[in-house]
Amino acid sequence: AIASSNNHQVSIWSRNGSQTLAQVVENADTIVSAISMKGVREVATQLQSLPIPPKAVFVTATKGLEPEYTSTPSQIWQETFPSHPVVVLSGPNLSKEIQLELPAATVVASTSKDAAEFVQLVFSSSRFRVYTNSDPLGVELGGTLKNVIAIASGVCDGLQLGTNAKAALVTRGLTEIIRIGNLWGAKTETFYGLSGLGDLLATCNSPLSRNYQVGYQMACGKTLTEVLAHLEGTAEGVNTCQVLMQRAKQRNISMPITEQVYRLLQGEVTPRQALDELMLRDIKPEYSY
Ligand SMILES: NC(=O)C1=CN([C@@H]2O[C@H](COP(=O)(O)OP(=O)(O)OC[C@H]3O[C@@H](n4cnc5c(N)ncnc54)[C@H](OP(=O)(O)O)[C@@H]3O)[C@@H](O)[C@H]2O)C=CC1
Ligand SMILES: O=C(CO)COP(=O)(O)O
Repeated sequence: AIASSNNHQVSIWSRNGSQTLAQVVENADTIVSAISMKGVREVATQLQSLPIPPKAVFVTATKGLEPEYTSTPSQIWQETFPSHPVVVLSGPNLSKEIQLELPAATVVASTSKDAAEFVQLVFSSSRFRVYTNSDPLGVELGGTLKNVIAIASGVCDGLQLGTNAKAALVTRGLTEIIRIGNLWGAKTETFYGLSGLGDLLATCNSPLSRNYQVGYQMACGKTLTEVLAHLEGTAEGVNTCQVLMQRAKQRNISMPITEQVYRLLQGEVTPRQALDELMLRDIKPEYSY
């Protein structure tokens, strides 16, 4: 809607829609992917066989990680289209609020400054403030990894643990995100920006977040299967948590909150047991990264 009101001609494709993928990308200068993680590689591969305008910029809004290779969505797009610029769009952007035209800000990040500035113009409006950034990996990981902490925050609220507990959880969650994000190659300061801390705050504090809902409802006694059966849309954090644990183990990185979310999702611990495990860890200095 924002791109349309900025006088861009917008065509939308979905696998159940009437237009073909070839039709919508035929003359596109910008190709935006907002599909859930499980469909990214499949759609990128489908697009690879189509004639894409040589100057088209790819924009990815997906917040997830590929299970097998731990690739991020932008890495998949860049690998599939090496000669095209790829821009990551991510921030505290709960879609229901954007639809209501409530004010929001986001980040468009790319190694190509021109591409990021171009996409900034496409999506800027008086209700949607768009910042550019040159660390696409950091922006993408901020949006993706916070989903795991949002599940934990939902648990925290579902168990009615209070504001102090929530503040501790979100802050220590950010420490975990920075610890693994740095090792991945992302910059620390990116995680303190809108796409990191900003999105973490939005998602960890809103019942509109699907990831938060997963944790909240599990803390209220539902099983993961029961929650997912009634959830509108995708809670990417469920898959991301598994991929993240795998990567943290391979690299020997301590991610205690992520580990407890993982064990909870696997049915190995109850929300209360996960809390006890976190509180009874060895005491230590605040900074150890
Ligand atoms: N960048 C940002 O600021 C934000 C990003 N997100 C992220 O955007 C992504 C989508 O979120 P959301 O729209 O809420 O999720 P939904 O689950 O509601 O929608 C997912 C969409 O992806 C499509 N899709 C999935 N697999 C395939 C496939 N194999 N081929 C074609 N299409 C496919 C679905 O199509 P169909 O309808 O046919 O099933 C559906 O339209 C998530 O990764 C989410 O984390 C969310 C909010 C903000
Ligand atoms: O990423 C989001 C808001 O920025 C959306 O969060 P959920 O995917 O948890 O609904």
